[in-house]
Amino acid sequence: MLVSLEISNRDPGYGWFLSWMATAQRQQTGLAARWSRSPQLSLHTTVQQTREHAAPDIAFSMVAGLGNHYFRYRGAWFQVHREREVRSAAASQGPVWETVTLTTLARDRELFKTLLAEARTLAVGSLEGKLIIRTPYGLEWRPFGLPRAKRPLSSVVLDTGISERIQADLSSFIERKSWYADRGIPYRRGYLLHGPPGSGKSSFIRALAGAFNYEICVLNLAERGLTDDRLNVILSNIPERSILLMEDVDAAFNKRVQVTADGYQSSVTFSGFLNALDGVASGEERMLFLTTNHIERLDPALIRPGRVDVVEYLGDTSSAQARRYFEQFFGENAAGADELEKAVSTRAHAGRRTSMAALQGHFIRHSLPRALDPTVLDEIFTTSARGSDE
Ligand SMILES: Nc1ncnc2c1ncn2[C@@H]1O[C@H](COP(=O)(O)OP(=O)(O)OP(=O)(O)O)[C@@H](O)[C@H]1O
Repeated sequence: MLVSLEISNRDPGYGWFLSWMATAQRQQTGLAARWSRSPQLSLHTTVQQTREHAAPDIAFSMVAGLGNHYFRYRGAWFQVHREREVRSAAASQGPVWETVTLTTLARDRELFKTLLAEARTLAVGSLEGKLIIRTPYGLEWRPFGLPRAKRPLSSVVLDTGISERIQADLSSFIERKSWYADRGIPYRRGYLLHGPPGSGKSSFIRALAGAFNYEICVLNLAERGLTDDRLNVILSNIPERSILLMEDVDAAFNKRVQVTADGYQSSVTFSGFLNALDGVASGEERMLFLTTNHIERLDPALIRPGRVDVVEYLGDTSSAQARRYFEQFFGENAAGADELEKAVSTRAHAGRRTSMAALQGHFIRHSLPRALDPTVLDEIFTTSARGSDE
């Protein structure tokens, strides 16, 4: 008696299994030696961004191509049948439909679980220390770009207490799943980070997701082809352990209509979006992060409690922040932290401000002691009122 297990390419197990076979082949195990003699091979290229701004690491491997392959695993024989089908619905939504079917003797069926667990461990291990960002593709969320190296949370320096407050809130939310379920409260939490450009809103959310081992699903409502109906489906398809992120949300909603720079008007309506946000089946976890430079432009309906529960302001660089960032950049023992703290504080009292992004650029351009030279430092401070385009 034979048993078969079908895995479609919609299931994460599909990629895990093919990579597992490829890895076994690279390691020249007995298993690989056998299956890699199959006549049908296909190329699988993995690209990983291990360091920001550095060239990605690229690896090629041969994975099982379409057709039949055979291998022996823990004493049992397996047949692998990989096939591709272009279904009309799937084709219009993007990816082709593929399946691999594993077949073995009924008495060895338990090995399916062992094998897939091994494949999963391998896949998860290879993403250790990486952050995955996804965007909608058809009706699902696909990785966007390469897995990126995680940014340490401590490298994003926020004003005193902000980072700790958000981390504590998120931890307590994650731990209280059954508390929400017992009370029939939808298991959702919304966070809004607002403040001037370059204050670290995006960087902080990415670092936070990495620290909590979450992925990020970035939603852009102005995306072509996005309709209320499609939005409903993709918001109910958010992968587990993901944060839903919408950046510059004021641009998306201030007129309750989405218009891109080139005049394209999205068909997502404001009420459609709110319905999609609220409609996610209760019991399912949903963490929403919104960012904006202009909280005053947001519709109160969007940021009412239940949709947005935590609001934090990330402002211009405070003297305490400048000091901590200086110590992080030049080392705790570098002379000049007091001087910089005082310089930022004096300028702030005179109505002059700078962003953390500008301070980062300043520290990159100038080493010590030049970075502390008052004239050079003055270059990153401004007194201008914030423009409407911020
Ligand atoms: N608080 C911070 N700590 C450390 N680096 C920061 C901080 N804020 C900004 N930066 C640096 O400045 C750059 C821009 O930051 P980021 O995109 O996170 O700002 P933002 O607030 O999201 O801006 P915007 O509102 O324009 O989207 C990044 O390279 C980041 O490393």
